[in-house]
Amino acid sequence: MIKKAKKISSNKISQIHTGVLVLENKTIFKGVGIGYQGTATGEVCFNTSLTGYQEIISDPSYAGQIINFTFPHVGNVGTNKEDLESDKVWTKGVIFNSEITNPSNYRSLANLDLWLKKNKIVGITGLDTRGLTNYIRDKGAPKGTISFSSKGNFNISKLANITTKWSGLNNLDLAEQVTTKKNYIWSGFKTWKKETGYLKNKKNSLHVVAIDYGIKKNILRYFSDLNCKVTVVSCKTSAKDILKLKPNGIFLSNGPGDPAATGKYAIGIIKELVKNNLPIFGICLGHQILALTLGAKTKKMKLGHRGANHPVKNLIKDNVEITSQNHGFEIVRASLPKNIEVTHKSLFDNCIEGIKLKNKPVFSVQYHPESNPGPQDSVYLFEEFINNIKKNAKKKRS
Ligand SMILES: NC(=O)CC[C@H](N)C(=O)O
Repeated sequence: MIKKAKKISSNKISQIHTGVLVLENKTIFKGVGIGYQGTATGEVCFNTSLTGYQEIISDPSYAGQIINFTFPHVGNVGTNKEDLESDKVWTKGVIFNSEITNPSNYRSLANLDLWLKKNKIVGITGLDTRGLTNYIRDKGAPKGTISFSSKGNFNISKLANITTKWSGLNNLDLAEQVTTKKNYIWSGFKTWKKETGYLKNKKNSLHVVAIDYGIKKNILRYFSDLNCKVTVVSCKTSAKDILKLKPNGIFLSNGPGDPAATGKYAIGIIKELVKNNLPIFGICLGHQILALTLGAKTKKMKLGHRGANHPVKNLIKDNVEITSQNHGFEIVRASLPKNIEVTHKSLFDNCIEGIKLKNKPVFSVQYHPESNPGPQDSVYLFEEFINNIKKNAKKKRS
């Protein structure tokens, strides 16, 4: 039976409970603290992936969020260097059902608990993750504060206060916090190869400029594997400076926060790039900001989509892709201008999962074709972008 969350009856929690989550309406969930001892506030969301916790926690799109993992056993394969999706971990906190056991995997370098501590991430285990997921499903993703103290003394009113005072994700631009401070050229490759052998790493024949709103490394690895030189630029880099780099194509990355808030400066930059007829490809936050640039609107979803088995219908190919997802905002369908075609939709709730501009090589998807973690059904989108770049170059030459 699922335990119901309890309302606070007193300011004292049993000494055994060294971790606590306090939601905005003062509902509390108790557990055992792990990772970093401290307090962190964010939006509480849930992720249903069965694997890939290190990639999920290190995805910068989770800045400002506390992730409740619905899969009970997290930590079994430890942590390593290859599964990091960014150098700094931006996730506010993590919640697991079961205690973290000693890792058993040949790639493991450190226990997840130690890794969380090192990255200053507050966590809780032994919490009723199912009850919390049901709560979120019924009421929507709430604001919450997570706290770990080995003494187990929590001032609940204070934690509730911190929670209500936090602005929440609406209107919050987090991309400007997580973006690279310095532009750089990416030089890493992806480690696995497809049997077809299309990942060749021969030479950097094409130049992609990636606008970093919180980019995941696996996106960059895919571009390298497709023979692209990638220059990663900070999210406020002007269109003029981007054009000076002479890109063959522009990539708009994933990232945290409210797309409308980031759009305030991003729209002007992208408008200029669209005007210059450059092929553009956007993922997640990049997709939302592209839609805003083209005249559509975005809105906050009740729960969002976070997991690695989300079915998406490709409306052009008339097939279904199983996708990796992490978004809490979406495009408002009724706001789409006529020159945009919807290319993908969620089979869970019909939400728009992909768009393209009818008269230009510009497209984007709401989900994560680079996976990490998740299925690789949608990797073809990277090739479509490269094909657009090649076709565009040919057109310019002729
Ligand atoms: N993964 C992402 O890029 C997330 C985009 C945006 N922050 C959202 O939650 O919808």
